[in-house]
Amino acid sequence: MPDIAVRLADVTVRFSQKQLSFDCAIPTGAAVAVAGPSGAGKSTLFNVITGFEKPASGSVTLLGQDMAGRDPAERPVSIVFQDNNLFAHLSIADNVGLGIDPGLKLDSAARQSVFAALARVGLGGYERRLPGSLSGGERQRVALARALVRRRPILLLDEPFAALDPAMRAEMASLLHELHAETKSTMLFITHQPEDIRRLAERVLFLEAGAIVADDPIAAFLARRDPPAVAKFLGHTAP
Ligand SMILES: Nc1ncnc2c1ncn2[C@@H]1O[C@H](COP(=O)(O)OP(=O)(O)OP(=O)(O)O)[C@@H](O)[C@H]1O
Repeated sequence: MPDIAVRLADVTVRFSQKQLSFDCAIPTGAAVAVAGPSGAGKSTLFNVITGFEKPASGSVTLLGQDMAGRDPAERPVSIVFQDNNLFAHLSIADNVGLGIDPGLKLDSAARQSVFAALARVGLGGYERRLPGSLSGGERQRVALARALVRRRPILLLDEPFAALDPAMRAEMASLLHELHAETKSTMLFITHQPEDIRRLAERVLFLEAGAIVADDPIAAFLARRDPPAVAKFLGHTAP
C-alpha cells in the first residue's frame, strides 16, 4: 500500500466567482479532520477527491493511482453525506445493500455483510425498518454501515457530527475511532468543532478562502496561534 493515500498536486477548481486551490499529501491510514470557515472549500475538496468535481488543472492521485478520467464509482473512496442520503421507501438493510450493488442483487455473503455492518454500528435488529422510523443519529449510522460494506480504503465523512446532540457526538466519535482502527482506512471528516478534532484527528487540514492554510499533525495544529482564522477556531486570541 503506498504511503500517501490522497495526493492533490496543484489542483485548482474554478467557479464563476472564484478559484480554489488545493495541494496536500495525506498519509495512508491517517484520521484527518478537515476544518475551516463556511465557504472555505471543505465540500469542494471532498468533491475533488470523490470525482464529483473535475479540477480545472492539477492532478488527483489516490493510493498511487492517477484519478484523471475515473468516475466516482471507480475510485477507492466511500463518502457519507451530511444528510445521509437514505431512500425513505427502502428498508435499512436495502439502504445498506445499495453500497454493495445499486441494483440490490445480493447473494447470501453480501446479505451477511449487510447484517454484520449494521450490527457493527449498533443497529442489529433494525434491518426491516424504514429510515423514517429512526433518529438522526441512527440514520447517520446506517449511512456509515453502507460505507463500511463498500470496503473502500478511503472514507470521507461530511460533517458526521453535525446533527447530533453532545452525548451522541461523543458516541459517534468513539465508534469512528474504533472503525478507523479496525479497518485501517484513511479517514477524512469535515467538522466545525475543535472538540471533534481533539477526540478523533491525528492530522488536520484547515482551509480558508479556497486554500489549505494549515496541514499539520494534531499536536502542532492545536499549538498554533496563526493564521488568525485557526487561532479563532481553536479559541485562542488572535495575535
Ligand atoms: N457549484 C458551485 N458553483 C459556484 N460556486 C460554488 C459551487 N460550489 C461551491 N461554490 C463556492 O465555492 C466556495 C467553497 O464552497 P464549499 O461548499 O466547498 O465550502 P465549505 O467550506 O464546504 O462551506 P460550508 O462549511 O458552509 O459547507 C463557496 O464560496 C461556494 O459558494
